[in-house]
Amino acid sequence: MSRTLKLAVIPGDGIGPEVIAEAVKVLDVVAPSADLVIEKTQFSLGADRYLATGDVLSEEDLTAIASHEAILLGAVGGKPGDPRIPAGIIERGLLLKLRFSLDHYVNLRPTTIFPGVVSPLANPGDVDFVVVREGTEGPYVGNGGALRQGTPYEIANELSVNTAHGVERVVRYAFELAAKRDRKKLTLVHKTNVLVNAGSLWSRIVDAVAAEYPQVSVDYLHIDAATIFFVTDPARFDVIVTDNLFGDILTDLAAAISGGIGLAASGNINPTNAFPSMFEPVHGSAPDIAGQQKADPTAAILSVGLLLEHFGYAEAAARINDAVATDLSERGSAPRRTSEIGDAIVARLS
Ligand SMILES: NC(=O)c1ccc[n+]([C@@H]2O[C@H](COP(=O)([O-])OP(=O)(O)OC[C@H]3O[C@@H](n4cnc5c(N)ncnc54)[C@H](O)[C@@H]3O)[C@@H](O)[C@H]2O)c1
Ligand SMILES: CC(C)[C@H](C(=O)O)[C@@H](O)C(=O)O
Ligand SMILES: [Mg+2]
Repeated sequence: MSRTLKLAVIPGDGIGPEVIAEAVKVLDVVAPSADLVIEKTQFSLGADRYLATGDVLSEEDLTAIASHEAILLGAVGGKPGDPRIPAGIIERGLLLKLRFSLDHYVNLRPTTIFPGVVSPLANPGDVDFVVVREGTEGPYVGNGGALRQGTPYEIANELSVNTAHGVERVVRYAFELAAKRDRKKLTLVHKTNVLVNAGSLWSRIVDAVAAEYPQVSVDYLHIDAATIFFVTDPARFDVIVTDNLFGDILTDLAAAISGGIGLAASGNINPTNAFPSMFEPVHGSAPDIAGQQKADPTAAILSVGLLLEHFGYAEAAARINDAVATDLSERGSAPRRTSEIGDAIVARLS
């Protein structure tokens, strides 16, 4: 019996619609072979919609999106510094609002170097790690404010919120993931030497949960040292668990060392399935190349793979991974249009 999956699609801004068009092509080819019917609803949201209507994300939009089983998002946000768009209005009011409202407490960001992909590192080694980035807390909560703004006496605050419940659930997810992987290694990345309150909470929870997973070896790195090892020895990592902001920064670095931001996929996961999880490339709307068919849709396509994996369609996800791997290994250096890459991957799947 075929299963129907209700998917909300948010192409978004800039290169978002370009890469999502390719990701949807791939999904449409793979889904039938998994006996899966994808019922898509498109939502027009993002900076372009804000500029046209002044709306960011209404309660009705949110309710309608939440009534789906999963979300596929391209990228949202305008050109950084565009004076017509108040700073953060799209990022906070739309993207983070979705992640927070839908309780996406795991932001899953895998990194591997596909065969044939050139890393800027001379000897990257066998890179295959997953960053489990906390998705609903940390300095992202919007608990801040400014006093005496615009004066020489201004004070600007952004409070980082770390709750025992929030940290424990993401740490547990990371241990569970590490236990299933070959190397069974978990690295906590934080800044416990300076952020002593949050750092202590994270460390104590990791230590406590570690006792339940004796098969997982546990390691700790300060965030600054972690960036060194991302460049000098990324193969040492297996599962990394970290807070929202450290995870944001580390995963752009992870993308850069593994062949570029155009290849980095992610899942904003609500592991309880109480809310739909959201799959999206790690990259943004790339206003510098938008509308030119220059964007690499691979990250969006691999995000569809993560979506299928989330619903237990491991074989379909593996087919996408294999088609991407073959495409990457045969890509060569000549630039290809966004749709050409999508078509080539679709052809390998057909
Ligand atoms: N998930 C999201 O929706 C998301 C993520 C990050 C940034 N943003 C937003 O996107 C806008 C632009 O942000 P930014 O410039 O800091 O980051 P960005 O990721 O959009 O771009 C950074 C650089 O990477 C390149 N790039 C990005 N995706 C690419 C792809 N698929 N193929 C080839 N090159 C690619 C861009 O051309 C640019 O040079 C901002 O409004 C930002 O807030 C949104
Ligand atoms: C656009 C921004 C809010 C977002 C983040 O910081 O999480 C992005 O950089 C990402 O990595 O998905
Ligand atoms: Mg980011």
